[in-house]
Order: sequence, then C-alpha cells, then structure tokens
Amino acid sequence: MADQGDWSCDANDAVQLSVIQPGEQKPATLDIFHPQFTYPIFGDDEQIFGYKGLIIRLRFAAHDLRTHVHISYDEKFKAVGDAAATDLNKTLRDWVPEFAFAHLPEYENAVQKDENAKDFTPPGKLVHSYQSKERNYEIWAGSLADSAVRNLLARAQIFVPFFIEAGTPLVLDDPEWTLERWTVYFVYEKITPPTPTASQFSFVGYSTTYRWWFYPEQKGEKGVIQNGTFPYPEEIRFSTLPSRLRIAQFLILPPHQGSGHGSQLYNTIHKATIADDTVIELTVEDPNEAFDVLRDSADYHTLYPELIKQKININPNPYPAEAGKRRPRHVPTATLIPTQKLTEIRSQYKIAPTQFAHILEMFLLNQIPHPKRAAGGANMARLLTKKHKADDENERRYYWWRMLLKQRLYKRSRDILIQLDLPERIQKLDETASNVEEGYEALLTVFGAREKGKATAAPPPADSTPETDDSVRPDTHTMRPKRKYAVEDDEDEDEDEAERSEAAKRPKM
Ligand SMILES: CC(=O)SCCNC(=O)CCNC(=O)[C@H](O)C(C)(C)COP(=O)(O)OP(=O)(O)OC[C@H]1O[C@@H](n2cnc3c(N)ncnc32)[C@H](O)[C@@H]1OP(=O)(O)O
Repeated sequence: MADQGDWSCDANDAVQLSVIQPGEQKPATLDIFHPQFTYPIFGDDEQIFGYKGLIIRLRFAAHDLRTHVHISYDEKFKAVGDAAATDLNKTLRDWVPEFAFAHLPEYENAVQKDENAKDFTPPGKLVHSYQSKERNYEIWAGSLADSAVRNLLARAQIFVPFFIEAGTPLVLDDPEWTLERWTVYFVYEKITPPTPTASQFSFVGYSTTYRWWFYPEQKGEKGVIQNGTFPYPEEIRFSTLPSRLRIAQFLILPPHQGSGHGSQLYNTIHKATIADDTVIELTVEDPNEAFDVLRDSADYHTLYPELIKQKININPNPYPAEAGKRRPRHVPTATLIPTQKLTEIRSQYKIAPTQFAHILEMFLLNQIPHPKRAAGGANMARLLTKKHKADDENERRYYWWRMLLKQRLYKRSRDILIQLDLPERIQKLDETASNVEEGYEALLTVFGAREKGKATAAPPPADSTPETDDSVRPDTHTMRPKRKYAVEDDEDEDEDEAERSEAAKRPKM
C-alpha cells in the first residue's frame, strides 16, 4: 500500500480560479486566485488523493463567465485494491456544469473570437454606478425569471462552494412564479476593452435576494369573511405580496475585495428595499462574520445621520424626583429611550429588529464619552455600587446602557437563562453583555478611524481579534471583533426559526 501522504495534496492549492479576457493571440489572464474552501467538493480534509503536481484550472471569461475546467498533473496513482485516485471528472461534475468540460482550444477560441462580447451588457437593468480607486463600476439587477439572468447566475454560482460557507447553488429550473420572487444583482467593472472585439465589462461579484412571505400584524382585528368568487379572477403574483427581502448569496471575488464593492452592493439592495412598498424589511440568510461587519458598517452609516437628527440618546434621569429611594423592579425602557420614535425609524429604514438593536446600541454607546465606558477605563466598581444614582449623568447613561443591553439579551435567551441558577444566570448575562460591548467598541474604533480618514486605528483588545483569514483580508480586517456570546444574540431569526435551521441558500417556499 502506497504512503497516502505522498499522493495527497491540498485541494485549495490545487484548484486555481482565473478570470480571462481576449489577448493578442489567445486569451490572457486578468486575475488568478485560489478558493477559500473546497470541503463541499473534496470533503472536510480538503485533500485530493492520487496525484502529483495536480492543477485544476477553472477559467471564467471576464464578461459572461463562460467557464472551463482543465485538469493537469505530473503523475497519477495506479489503483491498488480499493485505493484509487479521486475521480476528478466525476467529483467536479456535481459542482461544475457540463458545458465547462469542453476541449481547451475550443473554449479559448470561443473566448478569443466571441462575436457578441463587444455588445455584451449584463442582464437586467443598470441600477447603480460608482467609482472606487479611480475605476468605474456598475451594478445591474434582474429577475431570475429572465433567462439571461439565470444563464449568468448558473456560471456565477460555480463560485459558491469555493467562497460561501454552507452556501448551495440555487436550483434554476423552478416554476416561473417562484423564480419571479428572486432578484439577482451583478457588480461589473467597466474596463477599456483589451481588443477591438472584447467586452468592456468585467465581473466583480453578485448577490441573490428573494422575497419571503411577511405575515402582516393583525393588531387584534378579527378576520372578515367575504363572499368572493373562487378561484380569484385576478392572478395573485407572489412577487407583489407583502414580503421581507432576504439576501441569500453575496460574493465579491477575492481580487476585488476590500475596495468597498460589498458595501456598494449591500447599500444598493437596501435602497431597493426602501423604495419597494411591498417589502417590509431587509434580512440576511446565515450571514458570516465578514458579512456581519459589512452590514453593521453600512447600516451604522445609513442610520447615524437620522439618529443624530432625531437627537436619540439615553435619558439619564428616567425616574421622577418624587420617586424617592425605592428600588425599581423593571428597566424603564420607554422613559430611557424614545421607543415610539425608534420604531418609526426602524420601519422607515426597513432594518430587521435585531440588526436595528445592534446599530442603536452601538450608537447609544458612542454617545457616552469614552472615559465613562469600560473601554475608556471607567470605574466599574463605583458604577456597580452607585448604579442609576451615580452623580455624573454620563455614568448614569452608561449604567442604563448596560441595563438596556442586558434586557434585550435576556429576552432573546430567556428560555436558556431561566434554566440556570440565579448567580450563574447573572454571570452568563454579564459575560455576554461584556462581549457584545467589546465587539461594539472595536467596530466603533474602526468607524471612528475611517471618519478621520485613517487607514489604521489602535487595535482592539487581543482577545477580540477576529478569526478571519488574514491572507484574504490583511490590513484593517485583522481588527475585526469576532462576536462572542455566552448566550445567543443572533439576527432576525425570531421570526423564521425553521428557516434558520435550513442552512442551504436556496429558494424557500
Ligand atoms: C449572506 C452571505 O452570503 S454570507 C457570505 C458572504 N460572502 C463571503 O464571505 C464570500 C467571500 N467574501 C466576500 O465576498 C467579501 O469579502 C465580502 C462580501 C464579505 C465583503 O466584501 P468587500 O467588497 O470585501 O467589502 P468592503 O470592501 O465593502 O468592506 C465592507 C466592510 O466590511 C469589512 N470587511 C470586508 N471583508 C471583511 C472580512 N473578511 N473580515 C472582516 N471584515 C471585513 C470592511 O473592512 C468594511 O468595513 P468598513 O466599511 O468599516 O471599512
């Protein structure tokens, strides 16, 4: 039996993804990069057995993502008993469409001489243009019911197993009524075509979104029985019923990451949500940490001017003077913050409840002068003794800020927390609140540095360093906090618990 180690290689190294465009004689490489993951294809160890010098090249044409797979190696393991080299053609066929297995010269010829490339425009409608680092970009959006959108997405989502954890390519042959619920956004760079017949568009990234039924609040009204005809004379279009909009897949290709495209794409989707009267709020399916940061950053900057304009802050004196020394039993939420006004802002900006709470908590924390917060060296022992009776109004604000945070966390995780003894419950809640606060502080540091135009700011505490891949995102991303919770503090899922358990990013009925 051969030593398996000699014949195994790292699948993430072996797979090479490249974006190509026509060159002088034959296609030239525009970008080349490796996947972040290959475990969905090659298993948890991300190892491929049976080859030496293996390279699996996946080429994509820059404008329409026409795809090609090419496998090369120096030596292949000769099967002994049950031990045989991984059948790469078979394995890859589950993830890469059949059209990608053409002969390489044919593929190169098709890209080099593509007669349609010059007039290519991304499918759908142009919805946003912007510049980044003096280069021009466009975002196009179209319905999945449009076959041009489907064809491009079929190619774009070959990237899913390589970059989106727990992501699953969408099924594209669903009936039209359900395809209509999906809108796909494509980000393209406008480039100077390398040859007279080449395209001026080069793919940067994409996102899929779908409408998810929103059960309208009944507000105590009783249902009214009407004598209507059945079936209804008019066709019900699911694409116009009240919905949440949910972001499913979201990807910016590695060579373009860290240039603000993710933020541009997210903000474009958010603006479309606000503009659509049938969409109640924007939610996200299984966001990862990098996406959480992107979203927190984008939502914070969207909401900040409104929260400032509305003078949102914690009232440091929630009790009337005559209340005496009686110990309050409940957090006086409605007296501490203008709950009604905040609900209105949330609905106006269509931000999901938990996400809105995160942004609001970050904003309120930032209204308290830094030296009065734990991160700024506040005297926590004194705060614990003085509580809401502290002399300084910002110390009182800080006390109430932590109470409001704990109240929200407690409500979300009540079922788990009530199973614990009181001292342990208090400790868990306190730990979680401190972790959440630490995460907010790290984000606020980065937001503050960005406002001041500084690329780097003082790093957050070492134990809040993120578990992100530095090789993919060097610079400021190493400062990102990983959200650590002793109890759960997850996004919007109170409404759709069943949905969350289904990790696959595919249509949900
Ligand atoms: C719903 C889902 O699909 S979840 C999966 C999300 N997709 C992926 O993880 C696929 C691989 N990664 C990517 O596609 C991209 O890196 C994205 C979408 C996560 C970010 O897109 P980018 O264009 O790189 O982000 P952009 O440059 O706009 O940065 C937005 C913010 O997020 C932060 N950020 C971006 N990537 C990361 C990261 N990997 N880790 C931590 N923070 C990050 C940026 O610092 C920035 O914050 P700032 O505005 O305060 O400076």
